[in-house]
Amino acid sequence: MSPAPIAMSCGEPSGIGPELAAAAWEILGATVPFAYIGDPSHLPEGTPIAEISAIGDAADAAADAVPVLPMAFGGARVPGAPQAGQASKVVAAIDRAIELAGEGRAAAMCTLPIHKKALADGAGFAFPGHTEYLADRAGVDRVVMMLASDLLRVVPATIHIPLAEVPRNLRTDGLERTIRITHDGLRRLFRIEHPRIAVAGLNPHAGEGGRMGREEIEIIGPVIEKLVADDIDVTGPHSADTLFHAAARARYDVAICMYHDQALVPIKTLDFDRGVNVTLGLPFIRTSPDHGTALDIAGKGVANPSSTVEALRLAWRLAGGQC
Ligand SMILES: NC(=O)C1=CN([C@@H]2O[C@H](COP(=O)(O)OP(=O)(O)OC[C@H]3O[C@@H](n4cnc5c(N)ncnc54)[C@H](O)[C@@H]3O)[C@@H](O)[C@H]2O)C=CC1
Ligand SMILES: NCC(=O)COP(=O)(O)O
Repeated sequence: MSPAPIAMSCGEPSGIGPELAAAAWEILGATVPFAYIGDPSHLPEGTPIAEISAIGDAADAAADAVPVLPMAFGGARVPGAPQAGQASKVVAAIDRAIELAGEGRAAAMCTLPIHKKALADGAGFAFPGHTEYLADRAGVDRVVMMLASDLLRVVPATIHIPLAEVPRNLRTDGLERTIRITHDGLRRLFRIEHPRIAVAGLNPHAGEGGRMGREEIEIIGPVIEKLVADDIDVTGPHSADTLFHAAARARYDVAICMYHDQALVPIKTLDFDRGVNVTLGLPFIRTSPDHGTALDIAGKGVANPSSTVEALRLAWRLAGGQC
């Protein structure tokens, strides 16, 4: 039996989200059914639309049109310019997707990108991203952000914090939990029986034995030792600069990195078009394209939908579907 359809939150309407939803439907049709949660008038002109009242109707509707669970935003889409009055609706669309995925009426949620500053300014949104918001809404105190493609999987152990705050946010208990959640997610969702986990150091040359920083000795190394004693296949701390070339990537299933850009630069450089953001540790499946709102190209019809298509496909497969 096929999974239920996927709930897709519209994200920032002034960004490329509406174009991506229409283009993803063109490519996937009913093979990976999803319902767009947002204002139907924001979808590109000429997009065939089927307004539905229950997500269960999306599977049939997707054969001929983009299924939409309509939400009135009270204004037009203005490409490139977030409208403060629409910010609370953007959050409401995420909430609707959480509700549907949380109740099992949707197989998963797939979020289109939000503009974090626009949501903070327009709706007082106090979270640095979906990842933290979803954890809060689901009542989970720690989740893991994983970026995945066929070439690489990466996890930043610290997520949306200033670089200067990374060292004091790296703690043994948090790092251990991040690695355990990743291990569990790869086993349960990705069906990798014995995940091989490589852990990067924080400092140049993984600290060079303490001469270039002590986090490897005091935090990262002890966590690895503890997990190895529990029979988890974890290696490191590895020098981050030599962790991402082809031969190194062949030795692990996921790289745990110490901060956002250490993880995201390699995957976006290698596979920007097919990278998918997956949140591990939630009671439901959540994926997203790996990029942001791209306000600079919104409305121009040039946005590449590949990452969104991959995000939908991955959500579908993780939910047990085939595509
Ligand atoms: N999951 C989410 O909701 C995410 C949201 N963001 C947010 O997006 C906003 C903009 O962030 P930026 O750092 O500028 O990153 P961005 O990914 O929006 O744009 C960076 C560059 O990549 C291009 N680009 C992005 N996606 C593209 C696509 N599908 N096709 C063709 N070109 C594409 C853009 O035109 C731009 O030149 C920020 O508010 C950020 O927080 C960023 C990443 C993820
Ligand atoms: N750069 C990745 C990113 O910002 C992911 O954000 P979110 O999925 O937490 O909204």
